[in-house]
Amino acid sequence: MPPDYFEEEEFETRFTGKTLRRILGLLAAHKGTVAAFLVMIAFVSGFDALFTYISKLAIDQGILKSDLPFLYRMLALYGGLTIVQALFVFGFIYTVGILGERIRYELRQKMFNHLQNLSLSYYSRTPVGWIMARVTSDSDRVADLVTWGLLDVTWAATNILTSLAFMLYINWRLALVVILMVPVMAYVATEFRKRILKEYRNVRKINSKITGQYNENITGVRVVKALVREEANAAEFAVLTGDMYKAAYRAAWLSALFLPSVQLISAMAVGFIAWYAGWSFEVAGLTIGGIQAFISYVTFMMWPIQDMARVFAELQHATASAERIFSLLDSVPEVADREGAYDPGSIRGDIEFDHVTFYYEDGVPVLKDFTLKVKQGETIALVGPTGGGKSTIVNLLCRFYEPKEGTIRIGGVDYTKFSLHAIHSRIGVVLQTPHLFSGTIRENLRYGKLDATDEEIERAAKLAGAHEFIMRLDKGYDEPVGEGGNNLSVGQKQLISLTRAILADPEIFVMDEATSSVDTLTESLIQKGMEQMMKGRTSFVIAHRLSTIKRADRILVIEDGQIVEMGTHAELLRQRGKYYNLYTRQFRQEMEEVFDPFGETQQAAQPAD
Ligand SMILES: Nc1ncnc2c1ncn2[C@@H]1O[C@H](COP(=O)(O)OP(=O)(O)OP(=O)(O)O)[C@@H](O)[C@H]1O
Repeated sequence: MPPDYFEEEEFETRFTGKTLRRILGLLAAHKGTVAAFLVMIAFVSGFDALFTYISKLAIDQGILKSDLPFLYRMLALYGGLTIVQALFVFGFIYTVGILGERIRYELRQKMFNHLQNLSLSYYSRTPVGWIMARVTSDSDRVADLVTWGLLDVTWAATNILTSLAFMLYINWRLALVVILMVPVMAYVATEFRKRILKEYRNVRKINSKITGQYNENITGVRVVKALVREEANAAEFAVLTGDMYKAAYRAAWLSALFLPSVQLISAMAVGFIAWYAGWSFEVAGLTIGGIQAFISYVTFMMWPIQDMARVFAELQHATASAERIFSLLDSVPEVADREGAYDPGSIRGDIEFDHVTFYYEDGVPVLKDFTLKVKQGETIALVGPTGGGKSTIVNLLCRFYEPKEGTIRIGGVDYTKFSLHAIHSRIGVVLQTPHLFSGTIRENLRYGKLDATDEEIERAAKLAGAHEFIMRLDKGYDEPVGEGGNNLSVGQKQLISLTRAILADPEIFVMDEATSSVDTLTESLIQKGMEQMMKGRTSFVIAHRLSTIKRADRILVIEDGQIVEMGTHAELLRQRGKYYNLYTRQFRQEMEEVFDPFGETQQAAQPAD
């Protein structure tokens, strides 16, 4: 789903002082830079007002009184200030550009570091798209607010204030009339901006739905055709594009109306000034230059007012973005080191689940009073129906989650006394569909041990049984794996992951066997690699293959978070209980052909008459 989708589904918050303070706090480390660009922008904007006043002086005292030296002095002053202003403009654009990038970088870095520390529970309840939108568009929006937004407001405020000051100086009565006009113009501009922004958000929202539908219909084109959904899909799509057209139409209509409206108000003000000035030219002595200056001030004041209105309209959305970023940064990892957590140097030893209860969601227990003792070096195979709790047992062992009740002990010590690093760095995990990162095979293998030499990597790959297939690839170890390892099969990914694990030389080994079909050659290679890994290590395998199950020291049948049967393959078959039923159904043929050529199990596997 495109990140925009989550973005646009988000709520909009009311602007709060607390969040604004926290947003401005992002600038705390850059006070000097902020002060520099604010001063520069204030000068640039002050100069604009000054230019108009210089023109007034040039007209009144230079042109009308034919004082050429004065006129030249004014022109020289104007020219000189223009150069200074150009330097300041360069300065603030450069400074703000750099500062914006810096804030964006810091926000993303903070979020990334924090995301690395968050527990799996955070990821299971937070959609990836939501997180991506925080890291991309939200950080952009907040960085823009504290740089360009702040700059626009400063520029506009200085511009309006200096213009008003000059107007008060030229003719205070007329200036007061203009002051009355400012809030009217500000109100109209803010209302327009808010509505335009809302319509454009609508357009984007519908657009992300359209992209989503395109995506689903293209990737699922076979299903669409098989179910003859073409017409129904086209009708749904037409509704969406219709909505999009209406929203875009409203946005275009409002945008078109905006500028002429503001211009009309400012023209009315100019008209009033011309009328009043014509009268006071004779009565109150307003000069021609003064009238021209007033008209310029009023006409140019339109832009800063508009700019301010835009920033204020965007402020609400930027605050909502910031709140979402802060909510991410404030989320506390559920699994974290306890005070005094230590590294025992090794986590070899017996493992014990002592009356462990666990749930992901309150009131939906997955493991209930689960007790299990595993001897150092034992191989445990976990089997059972889907959703029974096998992965949960393994997740708890790896301390990706912690028991809600009860204790898990490693070598007789409650494992929450150990640091997370001590545990994670000594457990090797091979997932069902291991994740590979874009890059070469070698880079992916090195992920298990960053300082591994090429020789070490090759030795580990040979032990894992991955070397042969890697050498068959065009570039061998330097073959790119594609995004997420797409260029490799699931079995090959498991071989890579096994090699990683062998390189890391863990003390406990955990594997979730691939369920999807793996060709016979790769399967036997995976078996070989697993054997290597299991040697002398306590191992837990969520087993889907008979060869693994038969080799395990103990098989645990897990159902509804309970161990319903436990024993060796032969013992469990003899019991003719759940395991017997599960595997006679699932593996009967395989059992007959591969593992029981003399027909003993076949007899045992025959349901009793
Ligand atoms: N992150 C999660 N959040 C909420 N519930 C979860 C989460 N992970 C698993 N569950 C639930 O916990 C129960 C046990 O799931 P678990 O993945 O441990 O079973 P499993 O035996 O490994 O299943 P499978 O063989 O399909 O992998 C299921 O009901 C599942 O829906």
